[in-house]
Amino acid sequence: MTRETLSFPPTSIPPLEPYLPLTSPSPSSKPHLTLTYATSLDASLSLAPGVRTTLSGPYSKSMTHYLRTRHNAILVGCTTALVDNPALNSRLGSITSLDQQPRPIILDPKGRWDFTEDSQVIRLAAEFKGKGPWVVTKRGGETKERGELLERVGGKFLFLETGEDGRFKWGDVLSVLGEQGVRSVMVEGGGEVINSLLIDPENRLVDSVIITIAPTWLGKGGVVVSPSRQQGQTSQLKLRDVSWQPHGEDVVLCGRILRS
Ligand SMILES: NC(=O)c1ccc[n+]([C@@H]2O[C@H](COP(=O)([O-])OP(=O)(O)OC[C@H]3O[C@@H](n4cnc5c(N)ncnc54)[C@H](O)[C@@H]3O)[C@@H](O)[C@H]2O)c1
Ligand SMILES: Nc1nc(=O)c(N)c(NC[C@H](O)[C@H](O)[C@H](O)COP(=O)(O)O)[nH]1
Repeated sequence: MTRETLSFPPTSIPPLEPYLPLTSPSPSSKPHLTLTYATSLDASLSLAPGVRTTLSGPYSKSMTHYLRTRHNAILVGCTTALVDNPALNSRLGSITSLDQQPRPIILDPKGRWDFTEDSQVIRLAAEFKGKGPWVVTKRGGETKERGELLERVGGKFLFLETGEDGRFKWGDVLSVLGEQGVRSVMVEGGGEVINSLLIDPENRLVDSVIITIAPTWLGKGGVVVSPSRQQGQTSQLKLRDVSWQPHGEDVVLCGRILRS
């Protein structure tokens, strides 16, 4: 499958700049986390679980590929890796070196992502068109064969313990990425990843939100972004410093989560 080369006009960059990671962050701070995804008018990421659904138009898609050049890493859940077979690289035409590519990070505590040499993100890393993925898993989620395949393309397994809910604490995820030198990460989805991030009790991990809103309803049965409420929670999860930016037929909402 040939992948188009994209461009993102410099005139579009200024409105996004306040929401992007600092180009020279202090080494002690946690990695900057940008939550970014495309949603329908009825808060869906895709038509149904496992159904890759195009929502972004050409302009906002180019924006996403620009965002990928502004972050050290791009993180998705293993179901997204499984069903979308994503490239998780940037195809912005202005890229001249592998250093400008984000590191793909896949959260996969049980080792469900059965990647092979034919997986797109692996193949692109082998062709030096993307970086080798880091798969965050629980001890036992890895296999020798897959570990060797990752190493061949410059990737690796990272190991974390899960809580009783079988999930990683987001603070631990960011700590292990920080230890690897990651200073900024864009979390792209899917639904479980985003919802688990948004219910983080202190909401102190998400530094900025950049959401593409497409002019379409996907209808019932979609993968919905709607974080669970904590027991007795009455407060809303709100954004501040909000800006709305048209990109073609889509609108891009930028903001920061209002700290509780
Ligand atoms: N529109 C968009 O921007 C966008 C972005 C990404 C994915 N998608 C779509 O979303 C769908 C996939 O979403 P989904 O919700 O089914 O799956 P997902 O991609 O969120 O992956 C879920 C899996 O990730 C792991 N995971 C998630 N949070 C974790 C945590 N805190 N700790 C440890 N592991 C964790 C678990 O193994 C979980 O089963 C696909 O259809 C995909 O096309 C859309
Ligand atoms: N911004 C955005 N708009 C969309 O319309 C859409 N479907 C996704 N989905 C995000 C998810 O991570 C996809 O799997 C990758 O965006 C696949 O794209 P790549 O192959 O990585 O370029 N993201």
